[in-house]
Amino acid sequence: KEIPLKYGATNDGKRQDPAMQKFRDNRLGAFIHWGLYAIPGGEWNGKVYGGAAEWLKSWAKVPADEWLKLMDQWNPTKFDAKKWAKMAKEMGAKYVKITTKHHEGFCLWPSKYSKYTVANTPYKKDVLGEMVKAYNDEGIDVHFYFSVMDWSHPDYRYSIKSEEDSIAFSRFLEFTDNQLKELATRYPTVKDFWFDGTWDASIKKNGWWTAHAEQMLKEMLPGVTINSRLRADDNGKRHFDSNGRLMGDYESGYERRLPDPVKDLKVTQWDWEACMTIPENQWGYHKDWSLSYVKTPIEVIDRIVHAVSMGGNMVVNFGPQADGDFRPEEKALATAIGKWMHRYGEAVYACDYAGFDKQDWGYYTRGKNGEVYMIVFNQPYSERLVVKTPKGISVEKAALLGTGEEMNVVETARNEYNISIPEKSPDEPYVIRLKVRAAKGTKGIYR
Ligand SMILES: C[C@@H]1N[C@@H](c2cn(-c3ccccc3)nn2)[C@H](O)[C@@H]1O
Repeated sequence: KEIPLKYGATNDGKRQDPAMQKFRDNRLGAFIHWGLYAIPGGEWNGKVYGGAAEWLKSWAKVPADEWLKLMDQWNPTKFDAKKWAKMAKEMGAKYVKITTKHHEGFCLWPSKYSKYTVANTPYKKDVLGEMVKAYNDEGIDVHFYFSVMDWSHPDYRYSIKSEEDSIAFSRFLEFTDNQLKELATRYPTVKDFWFDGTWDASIKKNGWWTAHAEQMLKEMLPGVTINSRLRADDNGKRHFDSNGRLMGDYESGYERRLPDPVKDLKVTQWDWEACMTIPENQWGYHKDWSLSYVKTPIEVIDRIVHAVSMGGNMVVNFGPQADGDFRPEEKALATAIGKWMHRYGEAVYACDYAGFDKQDWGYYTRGKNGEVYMIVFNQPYSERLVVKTPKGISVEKAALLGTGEEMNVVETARNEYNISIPEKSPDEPYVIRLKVRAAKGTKGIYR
């Protein structure tokens, strides 16, 4: 039985309008986490903290006014938005999500509603505006990350325990509305808002505001997408409302983790976007990456393909240095991902869940014209790639992307095939494109 809600989900099922199609077809994004936290890079008063560098203020228990003095050192002399855009283009990222304001409250744009902005630093310039223009000029969509929780603002509250709290938090929500309207007005080419810092009781108690913020942005920017993490319903339920319906336009709970390709197939019913760090848990720049495991390019590509194989997007994180340049490891990673995407992107961009059972050798994706891709990460000693097709689907042909080499397709049982591995084994994860046929009357396995 439906629970009546005033601030629950607005759309039922996946949005099918062109703006959402573009969001979905983009598939691969890059995150830019850049703020005052890049200056200390995880170290405070001579002590290096292993936790996430953008949370250093919290780990080192630094009072807001002391933390915000870092503004006097904000002077990214090596910042060159055109170079940043070239790097994203080379990586094959179709969109970039930029931290307009992280929990610390420092704004990368000259907001008139706060004094903690780039305008009041030695550098002065609107770095957000320069990034938006440079990425858009490269044909790359720009998405805005926005933290509702704001450690710089005296009216922020974690919970509402008094009338005073309530009055202060109302002022805070008005301040937040003003900043969101300012962002939408100054940068109207923005395609998405990815809200963070929305887990506190104060927000859960104000589900109405989260619904209002989504509606306000959608009225100002037709087509804009909004992540589920913004949203709390009438009862404080987050992401999915009290009737189990996804709020916002895509689920945004997969942060540094991914749904299981066998047990979590429910996620194929809605749009979703995952995001990931290269070290175990560093979004902002940290000076010492030796403190945790740093993923290799293939481990990153595996996660990108894993997400797409289940109908999701993947956003790979970069944490620029305080000087406006990127660390060598991140430049090398962007290049390596780009090389692979240049060769095999056909199996990623505008692809979706294929509806085939997961196999050990890797992942399946499906293209818009019904072709099915096998992305092989694990070469079997049997030298045969097992394919089990859904009822009524048969495999006609198999060819290696790139060389076009035809693979042998041997039917081994009903709806089961062995696909041969390439003559010369590529020394990287590779893609086989399958031509499949649906027997007459096969109900659409594709959603
Ligand atoms: C996208 C990522 N989300 C931010 C984050 C995650 N968390 C968090 C908070 C409580 C539990 C687990 C994770 N707090 N802040 C990180 O700082 C980064 O911006």
